[in-house]
Amino acid sequence: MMKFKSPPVNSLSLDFLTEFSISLEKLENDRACRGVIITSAIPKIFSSGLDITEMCGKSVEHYAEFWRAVQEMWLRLYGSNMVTVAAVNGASPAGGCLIALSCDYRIMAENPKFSIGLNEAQLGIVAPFWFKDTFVNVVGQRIAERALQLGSLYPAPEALKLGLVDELVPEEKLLEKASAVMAQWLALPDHARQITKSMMRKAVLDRLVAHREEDIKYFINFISKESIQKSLRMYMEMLKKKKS
Ligand SMILES: CCCCCCCCCCCC/C=C/CC(=O)SCCNC(=O)CCNC(=O)[C@H](O)C(C)(C)COP(=O)(O)OP(=O)(O)OC[C@H]1O[C@@H](n2cnc3c(N)ncnc32)[C@H](O)[C@@H]1OP(=O)(O)O
Repeated sequence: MMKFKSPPVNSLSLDFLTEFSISLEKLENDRACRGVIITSAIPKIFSSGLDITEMCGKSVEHYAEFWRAVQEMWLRLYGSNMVTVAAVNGASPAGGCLIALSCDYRIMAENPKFSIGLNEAQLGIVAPFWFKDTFVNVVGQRIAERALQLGSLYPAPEALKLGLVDELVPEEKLLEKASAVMAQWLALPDHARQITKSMMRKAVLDRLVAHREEDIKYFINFISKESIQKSLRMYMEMLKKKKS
């Protein structure tokens, strides 16, 4: 089990992403480990997505390093040979949703206050093609098209209806259920499951691997635009104001 614990909201900073990727690599190389449940140790929050402060007012070199770390995390998680189960125990916007989408199975606490989705458009930014591909592979083209354009965040019951998560359970049963699902998936021979998983995901993974440097350039070019920086600053201010 991997429990995110980066207060206050498990935002995916460069350090967080680096540590996450290293942990995944270690587990991947551990023959005794066949599966991982991903959840959060922070009440009400699974992950608030990419750390916006990493994308605001930093150098081009920093943006490149940060984006490479985001790519690395996704390549490791989406391409993992292990069984991956997301036990989503709180809000899961944008990059948080990407992590859940990259797992093999998603169980969410049935609290309608918890929402999940790729809300990038609401921030005035664009979900990269591999976020989009991962989303389409889970919910299909039509739902993804609408959800991505509107940057929709769905409360848990709606997320279930759309197939964005596979099931809802009472919060106190979340980990028990995740363990039961893990046991069910691990009952199959690894090699057959792994080859099948790779067959289903390979095209999407290969697309980023083939265009990784180009994707970093796109990111830097996009995020460095003054209009985008302004949108992000306004969004951060809005988050802070919401509190007071
Ligand atoms: C030609 C084609 C070109 C295409 C090119 C494309 C190139 C790529 C483009 C770029 C893509 C970038 C992709 C980004 C994906 C992301 O993940 S962006 C992040 C999106 N995240 C969010 O929108 C979530 C925002 N946060 C919230 O909604 C809430 O904080 C919460 C629901 C998670 C929790 O709410 P609550 O418990 O009420 O806590 P808060 O008081 O709101 O927050 C506490 C504290 O944390 C700060 N914070 C929250 N989220 C983030 C974050 N993501 N990053 C950094 N900081 C965050 C918040 O400001 C508070 O700070 P203070 O205590 O006020 O200091």
